[in-house]
Amino acid sequence: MRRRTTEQPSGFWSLLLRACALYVRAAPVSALVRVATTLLSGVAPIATAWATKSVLDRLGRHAGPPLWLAVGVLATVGGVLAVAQELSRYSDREADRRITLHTQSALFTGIGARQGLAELEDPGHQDRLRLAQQASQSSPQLIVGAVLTVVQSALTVGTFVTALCAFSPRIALLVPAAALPALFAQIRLGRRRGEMAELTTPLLRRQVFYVTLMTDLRAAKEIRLYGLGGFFRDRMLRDLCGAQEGNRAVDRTVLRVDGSLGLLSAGVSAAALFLAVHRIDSGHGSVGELAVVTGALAGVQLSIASLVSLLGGMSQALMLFRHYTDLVRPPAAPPGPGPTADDGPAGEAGPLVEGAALRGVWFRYHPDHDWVLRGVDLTIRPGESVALVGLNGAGKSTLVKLLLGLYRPTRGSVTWNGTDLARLDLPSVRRRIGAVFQDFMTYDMSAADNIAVGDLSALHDLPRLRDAAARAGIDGGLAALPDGYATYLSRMHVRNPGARATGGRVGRRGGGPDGAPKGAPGSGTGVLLSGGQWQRVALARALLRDDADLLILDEPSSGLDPVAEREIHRGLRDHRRGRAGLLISHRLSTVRDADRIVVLEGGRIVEEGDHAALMARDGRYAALFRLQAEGYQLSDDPVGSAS
Ligand SMILES: Nc1ncnc2c1ncn2[C@@H]1O[C@H](COP(=O)(O)OP(=O)(O)OP(=O)(O)O)[C@@H](O)[C@H]1O
Repeated sequence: MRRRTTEQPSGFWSLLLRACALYVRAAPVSALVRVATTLLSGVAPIATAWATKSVLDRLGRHAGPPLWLAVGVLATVGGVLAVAQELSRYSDREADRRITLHTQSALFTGIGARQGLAELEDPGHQDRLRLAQQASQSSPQLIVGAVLTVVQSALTVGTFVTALCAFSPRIALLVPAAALPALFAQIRLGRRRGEMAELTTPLLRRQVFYVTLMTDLRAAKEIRLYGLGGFFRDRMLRDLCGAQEGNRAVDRTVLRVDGSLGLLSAGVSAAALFLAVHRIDSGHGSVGELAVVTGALAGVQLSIASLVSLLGGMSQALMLFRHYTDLVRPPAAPPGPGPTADDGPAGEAGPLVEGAALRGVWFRYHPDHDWVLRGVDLTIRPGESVALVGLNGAGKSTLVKLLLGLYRPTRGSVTWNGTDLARLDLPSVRRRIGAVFQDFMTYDMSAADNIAVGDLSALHDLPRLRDAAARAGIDGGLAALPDGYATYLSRMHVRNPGARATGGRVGRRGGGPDGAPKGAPGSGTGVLLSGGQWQRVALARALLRDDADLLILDEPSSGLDPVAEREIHRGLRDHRRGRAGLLISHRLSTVRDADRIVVLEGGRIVEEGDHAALMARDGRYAALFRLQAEGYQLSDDPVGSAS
């Protein structure tokens, strides 16, 4: 595996402070409990050792505090520690829950604030997302746990070393000294683990992709038809083995380092014990003091061992936490021309008056890729219907994505009423646009939810949902599903019987005219729609935005039967009236009514005009139109009559 150089965790203290602040903000009571139990656990070992020494000295008839006091201290320390441990365990679990909620909310707010698509297509960004997700679940707890363990260990070691100093300064120094190499080694190992997590993330991400693929309903048809199960399983195992190989190498280093350090510690403990026994044997101490020495050895070794392993974990957690903090930070402006943050705050997009336009737009997805758009100039004015046609790969969908501000042009600008999109608040632009993408989403949710995602203000407004569905020609079909609009459009999930789903208000088997529920609820199991039915649902989603200034339809009827297609396009013409429309279609019969037809070829606009003008011009459009029309002609029909 190629080793990628990883930056040293920058801003160690700032990350540490952010993790602690996050913990306290998310779970303040748990934080208090953890601090209190840490302090108690830090001083408990010396109290136990002192009480044991006192008991032994008393029993050996040496002077010392009364026996009842020493036994009382022993019992109290034991009781307090037992309660503190339970309390600490509970508060840790509560902190886990609260921190997870807090970080998931912050993480997905950060992810949602990113307006473009380019970042999501970057594999490095995908890896960061995965690591940030991982860090958000455990890093703050690990970091705070390590900080508190430092405090606890410092208390335990400090009090023991002070106590041992009175007995023998040599032994007092010997015991903690043995732990120092372990400390440094563990910090280095933790960093290595963090680096390995970064290195293996692409492999694990691919492994998860294969796992998802092999259990995906949509992929199942091809996997079974082409017998791909073994092929994907082998690829998944190959990536898993690759990731395991890296982790195995780190684990072997840990085994070597930890084993050697364990031996070193055992040797130092034996030497300290030997010295202590020798001193007492030669009359320089009491048997009770031996209890302090053995308690100190055990206490200090234990504290340092847990400190050492936690510091290793903290060093790894800090590296991963950096990815989390990067993602929750407001995103930087995406690359590309246009104004920067210094040009002032983004403005709200107003109603479309002048039009939406591409001005001299050149675009490629990556500097290493070929140009997809080469100097495109196109304006879509209010009330105007524009159709975009061209061969596969001509750049039609790319143009739509630029209009929506999903990518920034590499050169030139995309404007709304003459203002560069980069200077506008993108969500406010998008609220004014309804769109059906060629690769629209099918959500594993209820029929009602699947339409409502087009405008969440209609989530509980059944008449609006049904109206949009009716215009997309699917209202009757959805109302007739087992649970009406509440039916899940998926077989993967069943409706939560206790929950009142959005669609729960929707009538069953067509419901009443007002959409009120009728009869007993259905089984709660979902149904699958056909491709054409899904396309209508996606169309209903776009039509739900009935106040949209611009309606973009990228192949909205490719899966529809001819009757439905005709019906839908007639409905769309009515719906579009007064607003701007951009229609992309390979079926040229559906674009012939457009006010303007734009032909895109090799990323350039090569022809523009209405159907009659383009046919008269007898260029690319006319050739494509005739070619398509020919397919519908009887052999003795004149082809030209199609125009
Ligand atoms: N996200 C992407 N990253 C890299 N290249 C892309 C991406 N999306 C599209 N392309 C490339 O851009 C070119 C134009 O694609 P686009 O989807 O815009 O074509 P189109 O005209 O809509 O084609 P079709 O008629 O097949 O839908 C293609 O060569 C395609 O490979």
